[in-house]
Amino acid sequence: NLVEKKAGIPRGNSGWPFIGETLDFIAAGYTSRPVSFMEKRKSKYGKVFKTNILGTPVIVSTDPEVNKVVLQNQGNIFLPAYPKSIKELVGKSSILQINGSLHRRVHALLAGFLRSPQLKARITKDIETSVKGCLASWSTVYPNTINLQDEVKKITFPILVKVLLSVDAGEDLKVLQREFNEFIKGLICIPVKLPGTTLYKSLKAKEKMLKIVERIIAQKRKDGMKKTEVEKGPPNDAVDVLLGEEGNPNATQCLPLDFICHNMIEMIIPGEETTPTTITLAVKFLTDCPLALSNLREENMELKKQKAESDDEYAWTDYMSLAFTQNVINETLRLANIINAIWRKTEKDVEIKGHLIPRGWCVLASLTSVHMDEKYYDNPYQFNPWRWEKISVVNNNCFAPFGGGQRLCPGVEISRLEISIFLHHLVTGYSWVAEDDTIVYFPTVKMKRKLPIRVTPHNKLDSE
Ligand code: HEM
Repeated sequence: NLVEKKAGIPRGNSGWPFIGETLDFIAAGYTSRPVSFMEKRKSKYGKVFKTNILGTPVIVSTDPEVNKVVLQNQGNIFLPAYPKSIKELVGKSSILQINGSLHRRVHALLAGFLRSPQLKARITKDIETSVKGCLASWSTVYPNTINLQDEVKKITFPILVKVLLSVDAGEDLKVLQREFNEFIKGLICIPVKLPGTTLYKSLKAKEKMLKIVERIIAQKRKDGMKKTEVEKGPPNDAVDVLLGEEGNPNATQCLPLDFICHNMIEMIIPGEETTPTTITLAVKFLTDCPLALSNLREENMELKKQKAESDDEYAWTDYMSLAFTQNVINETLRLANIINAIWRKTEKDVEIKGHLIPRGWCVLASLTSVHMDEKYYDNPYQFNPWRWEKISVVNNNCFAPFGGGQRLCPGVEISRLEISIFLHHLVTGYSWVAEDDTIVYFPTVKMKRKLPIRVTPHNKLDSE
């Protein structure tokens, strides 16, 4: 095609009319190598190719340098592109959809808070209490199994809601959790909003959550107004951070209350499934790699012993400074590919590395293709935490489980801390036996049977 050659649109195949290559794309998603869709085309057309999936023309990039440019998004050329049902549910003012200077401001406020050492120091105790409580309760169902993928959410969901809204255990937490489970059912569904449809029920669940969130935020605002800046102290949660703009003389405009309420619910979406799935897959990979488990246990036992001898409490930095543990987490994130790709849409013609991405087309920056490319990772399908002894995670275009650039995940540190604390208490206090299970990749990564495991405390093993 002459026009495309001149314009430099990457080579590729647009497939059948209407459905394009969607069926191939989905079929690959159901296999144990979802990346085979990309691999097949990459070997035929090169690292960047065109296709047509899910009703839209798409440029797929499996090239880490191209991905980096897309994610950095200088000049706000690439806008987030979500399926219609997600757009409907999260709304236009969500951090997931806003752009430009408002996005930069909100992202910076939230990321700054979520990455702050003060928050990590404070939340460490809550995570520890929650992890220890859950592990103890799982071991009491012995000899029966628990479904790890579901049970871990009992740790991560309350922590997430605490970080966002300072909600503690109680009725509000229960209702938020229940309604959120209903809400997310509509994220991937047929986008019809009639009574009885999934999307309709999902929007109703969001309304119920909104009522609670509005009440909590109104109360916090009222309490805050009674206090001086000094009395207020540092922010306790994400709401405080966004409300804080009210008293900030440098802020050009306060963020509307409605905006804050909606965003608190919408922030639960990327935070809720991702961390528990990573924890579940870490346990799965460790079950299948006894040598890694034994190294991990040894490193964590050493820390536990030190803490017992000195009678000191754990600091968040203790957990995060265990080198092998961090390597296990890196390797889990690389191999699990919880977020397999990032979708964007261009508003004008853009050229990257000689490839033209025409206005109105989608770009799919495939993270999985890079994570599973043997050019960057030897034996990419093997769980090998030791490989990270020689690879740096800083400024590494070939490792982007949390995305990058303007929309780099603001939860990156908090989720790493949660995973580290969980692994520490699991391997130093318990042993487990996991039943056979397999990873499924479509539409999202999870364990087919939710990873049933039987957990036994070490002291019980000692006395047997
Ligand atoms: C292992 C756990 C997690 C993984 C793998 C992960 C991954 C990602 C990725 C790849 C993105 C970029 C999306 C894009 O560029 O469009 C992202 C964005 C985001 N994540 Fe996470 N995430 C995790 C945990 C969390 C947690 C715990 C929170 C909440 C505290 C969170 C909140 C967010 C938000 C709000 C965004 C949107 C940022 C923006 O568009 O500016 N994530 N995450």
